[in-house]
Amino acid sequence: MQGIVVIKCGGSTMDQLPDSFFQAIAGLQAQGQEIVIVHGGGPAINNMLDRVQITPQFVDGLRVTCEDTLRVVEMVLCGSINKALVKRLTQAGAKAWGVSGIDGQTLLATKTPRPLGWVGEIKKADTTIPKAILGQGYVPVIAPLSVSEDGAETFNVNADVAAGAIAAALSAEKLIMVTDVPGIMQPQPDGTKAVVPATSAEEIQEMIQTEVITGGMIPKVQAALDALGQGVEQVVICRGTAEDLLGVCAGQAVGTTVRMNVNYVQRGGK
Ligand SMILES: Nc1ncnc2c1ncn2[C@@H]1O[C@H](COP(=O)(O)OP(=O)(O)O)[C@@H](O)[C@H]1O
Ligand SMILES: CC(=O)N[C@@H](CCC(=O)OP(=O)(O)O)C(=O)O
Repeated sequence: MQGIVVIKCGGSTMDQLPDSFFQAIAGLQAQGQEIVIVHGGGPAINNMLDRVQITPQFVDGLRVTCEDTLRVVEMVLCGSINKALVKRLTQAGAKAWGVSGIDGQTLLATKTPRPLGWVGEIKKADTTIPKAILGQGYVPVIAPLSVSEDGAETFNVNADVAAGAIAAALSAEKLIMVTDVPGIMQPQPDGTKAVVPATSAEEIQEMIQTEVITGGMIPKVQAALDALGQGVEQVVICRGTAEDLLGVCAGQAVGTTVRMNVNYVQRGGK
């Protein structure tokens, strides 16, 4: 593989990520693969909000972010989670460098007009810092906080949206969205649920309308489609295991591959 691989680590699976997952990243890095990590941390934010007696509130998978919530989000994502990931990567033998979207205005945003409080809409992902970190031989580990153009305001951004914007700005070859489910799940006639191996924008719209896709999966699929629309070659939603990660990197059919349309065949026939 030649191009950059962006891995989005979801908060849903953060505590379950095995050492072998981080060792796989270290192995890829040792082979010269450029990797960028963007992380979430929704459940850890909820835990901390609970401790300070703020009730979490979400609209379409996005956190309604009052000023006190924003402080907690920044503390948990830039502080605890970002550093915990850097430490796990370091322990696994990778070189990792943690930053947030505020640093170097990597994620430049404006306040959303939606009634969500201090949530940002990304206007520009600046790749200067991620590229500089990659250039030094480190894995950039990016927390999804964003900043206003004048540098005065901080905004909360969904981590899937942040990962999609960064992958697009880096013209990444792959965006791998690691989560707590093996892909997009769909009910089957026998009442069980099965992973959808590949899906398109049209099918995704239908699955949102019929409430097959709900909650945190909504920003994930929307970010996946946005990234594809902006030139990212492949987006896969899969589990946080070494097996899935290495499988996707090797071009195997793992999890759900998101496509712009059903007839769209990605380069290399993947
Ligand atoms: N069709 C679907 N297939 C799989 N998961 C879905 C679907 N619709 C909603 N979800 C939910 O999306 C969750 C993953 O999103 P989220 O909790 O935001 O994870 P992360 O923290 O990894 O971004 C799953 O655990 C599941 O509860
Ligand atoms: C605006 C918004 O929703 N921000 C998210 C940022 C973290 C995130 O997205 O974490 P996951 O990847 O674990 O979902 C939040 O506050 O939870």
